[in-house]
Amino acid sequence: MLFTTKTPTQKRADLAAQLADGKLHQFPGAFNPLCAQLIERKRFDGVYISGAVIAADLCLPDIGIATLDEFVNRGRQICRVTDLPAIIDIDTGFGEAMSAARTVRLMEEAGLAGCHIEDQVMPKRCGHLDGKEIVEASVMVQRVRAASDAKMDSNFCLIARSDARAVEGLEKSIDRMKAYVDAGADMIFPEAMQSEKEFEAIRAAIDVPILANMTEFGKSRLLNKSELESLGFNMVIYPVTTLRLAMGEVNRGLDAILKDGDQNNILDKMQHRKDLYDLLRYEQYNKFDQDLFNFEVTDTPMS
Ligand SMILES: C[C@](O)(C(=O)O)[C@H](CC(=O)O)C(=O)O
Ligand SMILES: [Mg+2]
Repeated sequence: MLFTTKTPTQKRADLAAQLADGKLHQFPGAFNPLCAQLIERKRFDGVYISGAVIAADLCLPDIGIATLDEFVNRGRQICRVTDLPAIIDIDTGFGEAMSAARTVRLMEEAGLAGCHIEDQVMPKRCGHLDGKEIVEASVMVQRVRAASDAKMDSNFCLIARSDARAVEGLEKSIDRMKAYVDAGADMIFPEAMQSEKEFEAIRAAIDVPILANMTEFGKSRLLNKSELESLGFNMVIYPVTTLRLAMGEVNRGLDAILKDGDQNNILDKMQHRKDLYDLLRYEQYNKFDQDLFNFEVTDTPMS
């Protein structure tokens, strides 16, 4: 079938090259494989797979109750359809050190190019909400070391996320991030930074690539690509953006159907059938069966 053309090894090597080129790489969140395909068509650098979105998709809050299998499965489904490197959120690792190690193995097997693990306690919370609790730095160091040792591919990017800014302040959170790098983290994810100055301080203190989380309606101002690049960041994620966009439009569209009694006023808000088919590479499936794709765009409604 018309799946990815690159092996996970190639995708991880692509990610390693991106992280070494000194530029900022944009990884929008994909809420499903189809969305990942669109991200690739738009020529983004990579795909992000958000824990908050995996949970929300199952109609669950982001508090660590979606299962490891659900995460691995979503990761695998997305990696299967894109040549872009994909990185996935693994929350707190689905347990302590041993479980974190196993989670990394499973994500490598599923084709991911990297994952991020955080220093919150279980049950965790969204990093941009108040009242977070974190584990001792030594516990997180064990998680990171075990996760790093579990890597089969040295290009698999292990990202250590620290939620300590909100709990212990900037300085202590920087000490933690340094300890996580010493324990084997390949990249750092400073969660919920409150100003550009804080992003600057992190860049000055940390020698490995850094990720910026530009999630909407959170603690951080939404910085532009050029601002993040000049701050020296290597990757930016827009974790929940595509889901928020889609659900916003679904909400308005359902209201319109209730109000108008039909969809005629909302057709221009929809992805057209022809664009969906193009994204699915429908026509190319004709090489298996000449009668599969017989769709033509006409002005008259389809019967
Ligand atoms: C990045 C994040 O971990 C996610 O799961 O996408 C979330 C995003 C969000 O809830 O807006 C987080 O920042 O905790
Ligand atoms: Mg998350």
